Amino acid sequence: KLEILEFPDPRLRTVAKPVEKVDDELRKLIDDMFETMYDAPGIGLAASQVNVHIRLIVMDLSEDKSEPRVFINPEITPLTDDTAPYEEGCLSVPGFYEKVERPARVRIKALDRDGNTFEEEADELLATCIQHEIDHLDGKLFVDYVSRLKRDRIRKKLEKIHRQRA
Ligand SMILES: O=C(O)C[C@@H](Cc1ccccc1)[C@H](O)SCc1ccccc1
Ligand SMILES: [Zn+2]
Repeated sequence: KLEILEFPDPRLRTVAKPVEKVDDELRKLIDDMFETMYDAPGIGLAASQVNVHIRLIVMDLSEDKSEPRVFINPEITPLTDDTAPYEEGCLSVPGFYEKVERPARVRIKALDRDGNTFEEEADELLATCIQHEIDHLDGKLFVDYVSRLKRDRIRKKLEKIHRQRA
C-alpha cells in the first residue's frame, strides 16, 4: 500500500509531468495505486496523491471492484456550459465534504495501461471524478473551490490531527 499525502502538504501542489513510457514499471505503480485506492476506500486516485508527480489516474466507479480504469496523460474538454453540483470528498482531505460545481459533460482523451489512445464522453459521476482527479495532477484540490474562510478552517483542523499523530 502507498501513503496518501494529506492537505495542506505542499507536495500536493506539484504540477505532474506527462508520462514518457508506458512500461512494466509504470504498470507496477498502477497496480499499487489500485490496491491503495480500494483499501482507502475510494473511487479514484491520482499519482500526485501518493507523491508520484506524473500524469496518471486510476478509477473504479463500480460497487464491486469490477470496472478498473486507467487514464494516462488525460486531456478533457467540456462539452457543455451546464455545470452539475456534487458533494465532493477527497482521500487527501479526509472527513470533509463540500459542494463543488463542475462542467456536466466532458470529452476525455487518454492512454490506457497498454499505452493505447482512447477517447470517451463522460457525464454524471465519471465527469465529476475525472475532473477532480485531473485537478490533482495540476496541484489543485476541491477545497480551492470553497471560501478561504472554509478552507482555513479545514486546514487548521487537519493540522491539529497531524500534530496529534506520533
Ligand atoms: O481523488 C480522491 O481523493 C478520491 C475521491 C474521488 C472523488 C471525489 C469527488 C467525487 C467523486 C470522486 C473520493 O474520495 S473517492 C470516495 C468517494 C466515494 C464515492 C463517491 C464520492 C467519493
Ligand atoms: Zn481527491
